[in-house]
Amino acid sequence: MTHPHDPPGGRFITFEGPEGAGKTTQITHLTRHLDVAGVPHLLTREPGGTPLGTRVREVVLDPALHIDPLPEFLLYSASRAQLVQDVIGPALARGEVVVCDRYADSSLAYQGAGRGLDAGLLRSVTHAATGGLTPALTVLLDLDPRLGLERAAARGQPDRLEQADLGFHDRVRAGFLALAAGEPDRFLVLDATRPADDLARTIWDAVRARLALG
Ligand SMILES: Nc1ncnc2c1ncn2[C@@H]1O[C@H](COP(=O)(O)OP(=O)(O)OP(=O)(O)O)[C@@H](O)[C@H]1O
Ligand SMILES: Cc1cn([C@H]2C[C@H](O)[C@@H](COP(=O)(O)O)O2)c(=O)[nH]c1=O
Repeated sequence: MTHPHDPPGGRFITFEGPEGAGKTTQITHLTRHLDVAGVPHLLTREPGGTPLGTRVREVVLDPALHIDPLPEFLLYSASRAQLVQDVIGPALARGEVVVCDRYADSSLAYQGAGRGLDAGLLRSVTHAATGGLTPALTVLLDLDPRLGLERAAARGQPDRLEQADLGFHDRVRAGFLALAAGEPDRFLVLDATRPADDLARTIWDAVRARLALG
């Protein structure tokens, strides 16, 4: 049940982490818990979740393309703006829990810490794209990128981001951890080498507590 004074992002949950950290696996567990508990929810992802986002995803992950850091960030931001406007905002307004696989923290970690774009620029464009919508809870699955990239490689050919060098992926991981250290109330940082079922229980406990789901 939502309250008229709940903040707009009060039921907004995001999952973040380096490549192959287990976001998809944990989101599947969480949505199953929400189903069983009868909590109305919407699952979406970035980039993606809208016709524009799906096209942006094809472009940004295409290993055949060279994309400079600024246009890369603007592409992710375009997908994000459309997703907030058309999907996330309306679902939150209906009182649903929204679970999103990656959101603005990925831009701060990948395009900021990873590519070296200015954090002030990233934050101001992100604010324009999202109207300042911030998650109530961000689950950060933390993992050494060497292990994450190995996990991802087992799935098939690496995409454009997965092909970047290890130095880039180490900076991304450090960027996520720095964001979490700066906002300890929003972030739940978990060791992604823990067994998947064990992580799923911890996440469900946190979601119930944070969203007062009972
Ligand atoms: N806790 C875990 N322990 C060991 N392996 C795991 C764990 N969680 C997920 N995996 C495996 O790691 C691989 C990547 O998992 P998953 O697709 O859930 O990650 P992801 O964060 O969504 O990846 P990406 O961001 O690269 O799409 C899969 O093969 C999955 O089975
Ligand atoms: C939202 C967002 C994502 N990225 C990167 C992170 C991943 O390498 C891909 C998305 O693929 P996944 O299978 O969904 O993890 O895009 C980014 O660099 N910046 C962003 O804002």
